Amino acid sequence: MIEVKNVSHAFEIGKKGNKTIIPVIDDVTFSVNKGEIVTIVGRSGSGKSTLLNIISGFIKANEGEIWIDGIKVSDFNEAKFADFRLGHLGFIFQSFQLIPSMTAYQNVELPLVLKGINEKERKERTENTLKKVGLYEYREHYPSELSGGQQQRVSIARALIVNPPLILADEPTGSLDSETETNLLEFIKELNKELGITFLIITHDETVAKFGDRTIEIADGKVLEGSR
Ligand SMILES: Nc1ncnc2c1ncn2[C@@H]1O[C@H](COP(=O)(O)OP(=O)(O)OP(=O)(O)O)[C@@H](O)[C@H]1O
Repeated sequence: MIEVKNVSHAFEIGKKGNKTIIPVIDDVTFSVNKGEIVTIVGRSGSGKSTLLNIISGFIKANEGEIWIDGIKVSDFNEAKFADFRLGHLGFIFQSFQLIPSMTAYQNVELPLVLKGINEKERKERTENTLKKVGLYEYREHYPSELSGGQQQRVSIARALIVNPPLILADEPTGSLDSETETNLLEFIKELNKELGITFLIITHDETVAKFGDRTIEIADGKVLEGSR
């Protein structure tokens, strides 16, 4: 499902004449199979978010290749990657990243609006997806009128609505209490089993790391031997 091949990346900071190069990802190679739940762990600053941003095309790596679902995406330009994301990738973030001025319904519907899908189909799919995450009754609520766990479910619904084969998550339970975290992890497992969605999840949390099928450990931008 995902193949990361010899990916390296360094950020350049500072102005002309006084530039500093910060190497962040160093020759990383690993793969994630279809239907797996894989977690990425590592200390703060080890390069986890950068790696996820490279896989999802928000950062173009200096070196290496990324393949998703048999497609070499590392050659895509920005527009092509944006289009690819709308059809193939769902995202879940620690801070939910919902639009505060939109209701739960509108937040979930948004990817379909961006894809140019007609209103009748949008309504049917948005309502079904809200039902799937158990939030149909809350569809007219704004994010500020929902609990953390409910907001995370809205963000999962927004990720699910394009039927992505792969969901990428950056600390998805980081803002949730332990009971809500357990419920969310069970829900992720259900989606994985029932819909066959592959998950790649960054986490600091041992419970989340243990819940995955496999863990990839990153230290100083490298994958630790034996964790592939
Ligand atoms: N846009 C950027 N420009 C310059 N340096 C950056 C940029 N983004 C990240 N870095 C640096 O890259 C390193 C890795 O950051 P990254 O966010 O990938 O780590 P992380 O493992 O996800 O950390 P955390 O667990 O704290 O979120 C850090 O030293 C960070 O300062």
